[in-house]
Amino acid sequence: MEAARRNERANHLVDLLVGRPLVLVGMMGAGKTTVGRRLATRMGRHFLDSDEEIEKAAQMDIPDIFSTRGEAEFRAGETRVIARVLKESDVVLATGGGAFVHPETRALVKADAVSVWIKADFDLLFARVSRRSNRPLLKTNNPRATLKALIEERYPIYGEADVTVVSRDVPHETVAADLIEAVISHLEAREPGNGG
Ligand SMILES: Nc1ncnc2c1ncn2[C@@H]1O[C@H](COP(=O)(O)OP(=O)(O)O)[C@@H](O)[C@H]1O
Ligand SMILES: O=C(O)C1=C[C@@H](OP(=O)(O)O)[C@@H](O)[C@H](O)C1
Ligand SMILES: [Mg+2]
Repeated sequence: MEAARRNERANHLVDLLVGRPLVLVGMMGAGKTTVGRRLATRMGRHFLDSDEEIEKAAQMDIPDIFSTRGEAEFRAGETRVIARVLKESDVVLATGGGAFVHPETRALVKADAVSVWIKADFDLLFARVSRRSNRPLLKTNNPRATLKALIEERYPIYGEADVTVVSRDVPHETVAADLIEAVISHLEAREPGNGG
């Protein structure tokens, strides 16, 4: 898609959102952080990543938070950070993979934002998360089995997001463009008076 048309579509999406946050959910490695940043630039919105916000608040990286404070405390921090970010309009928020699975956090997102599941299959996710060792939940004897189990548990919950976009093995730009079109279609179908 040429640049002018791309900007026009991104601006149309911004209009349809009328200030509501756009929130990305899905498994680790799906591309929430990478695609979210790009999307925010295209939309002229502020980009926030819940993991980054938690790291700033705790002054520790994610593996250290998990090892010194435990997952329960991490999840509580995640809910707090996301509640705060959702008060802002005009943001794109990339969540950590477990955020939307947490019922309280999911309820906040469902109430205040338009949510998008970036869906990717096992092979794609495993290839991506294997490149880095910054995901404490996969530090098990059998990370493949752990990732499989997490997918089984979480896919049905991610399916509660407003929109689903499949991340294929294509450049971030293409995923961002697919996402913009999918959210536009969703909003135009639900709110046809809004310029659709
Ligand atoms: N569309 C894509 N094509 C190629 N690599 C990607 C794509 N999306 C994400 N990645 C890579 O996969 C890894 C995980 O992406 P990230 O954005 O951190 O995912 P998440 O935030 O969902 O865990 C990163 O190294 C990123 O560069
Ligand atoms: O899936 C999860 O429970 C987690 C995903 C990570 O974020 P990404 O999805 O951005 O990798 C991070 O929040 C933490 O390691 C826990
Ligand atoms: Mg991320």
